[in-house]
Amino acid sequence: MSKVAVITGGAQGIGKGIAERLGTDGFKIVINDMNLDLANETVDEFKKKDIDAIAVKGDVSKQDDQFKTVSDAVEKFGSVDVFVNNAGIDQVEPLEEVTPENLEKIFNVNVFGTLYGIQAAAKQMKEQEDGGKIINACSIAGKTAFELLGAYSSTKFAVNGLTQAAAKELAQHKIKVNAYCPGIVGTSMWDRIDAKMVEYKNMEPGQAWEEQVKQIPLERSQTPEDVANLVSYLASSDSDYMTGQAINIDGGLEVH
Ligand SMILES: NC(=O)C1=CN([C@@H]2O[C@H](COP(=O)(O)OP(=O)(O)OC[C@H]3O[C@@H](n4cnc5c(N)ncnc54)[C@H](O)[C@@H]3O)[C@@H](O)[C@H]2O)C=CC1
Ligand SMILES: CC(=O)C(C)=O
Repeated sequence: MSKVAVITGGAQGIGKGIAERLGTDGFKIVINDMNLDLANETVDEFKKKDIDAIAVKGDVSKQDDQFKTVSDAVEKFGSVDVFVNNAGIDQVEPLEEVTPENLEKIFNVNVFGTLYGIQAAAKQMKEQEDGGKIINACSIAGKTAFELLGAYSSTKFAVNGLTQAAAKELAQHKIKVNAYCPGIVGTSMWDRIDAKMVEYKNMEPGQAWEEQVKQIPLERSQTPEDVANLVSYLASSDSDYMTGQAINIDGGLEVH
């Protein structure tokens, strides 16, 4: 029987790239997103490529929505073998300007959302003979903070911590928990980051993006497919002995 992968925030960007790659790898795909219309468009696109997929509307910052996404996946396809906590939001501002409301919003999605995803996936995977794999979206900003992305970076440091703790707590149930740490990926997230950063830095549109990209040793920006190549490995049996790791995939931007 085919394995089943849930990808949160899978309607576009990195999540869509991961969903398409796992679908091509043979997984049945459940795309969670707040934007149901876009998620349905993505599913229609996948169906033309013979990927068996469904869309589920859900806000990852709501614990009940995360549990419902898992129960919908089980009802449709019978299991959840891989759960990718991909959904995340950005905020660009100096730390001195971060309001309590903004801080609450970004932690609710990026940190609480990831924890609720871990909880929902773990409950289901503990009932499965072979456990499963939980894969979280961290970032190179979760290892070295970026200026003007301070609140965002701190959420990704927290995702790294959740990944390590969940790996230790869930190993006994054959559940592996790892994270991917992309660099500078060309998605709508970076369109928004660039638009705000150039305002703060008094630069031309596109310049914040270009300044980051020119620092990448492999001399090109990253695509969702680059990230999906790593996630495909983390979702496969080839990574069965790996847990608790947050792995950079960034063209060499951060070398530790
Ligand atoms: N783009 C980049 O350069 C990098 C992105 N990342 C991380 O990768 C992940 C995906 O990023 P992108 O594809 O660039 O973002 P994106 O903004 O292009 O796409 C995010 C998707 O998540 C959905 N979403 C947002 N909030 C949601 C919520 N509360 N519940 C359900 N769905 C929600 C959106 O509707 C959208 O479809 C994020 O966690 C991000 O922090 C990490 C490193 C670099
Ligand atoms: C958005 C993000 O995480 C980076 C590193 O660009």
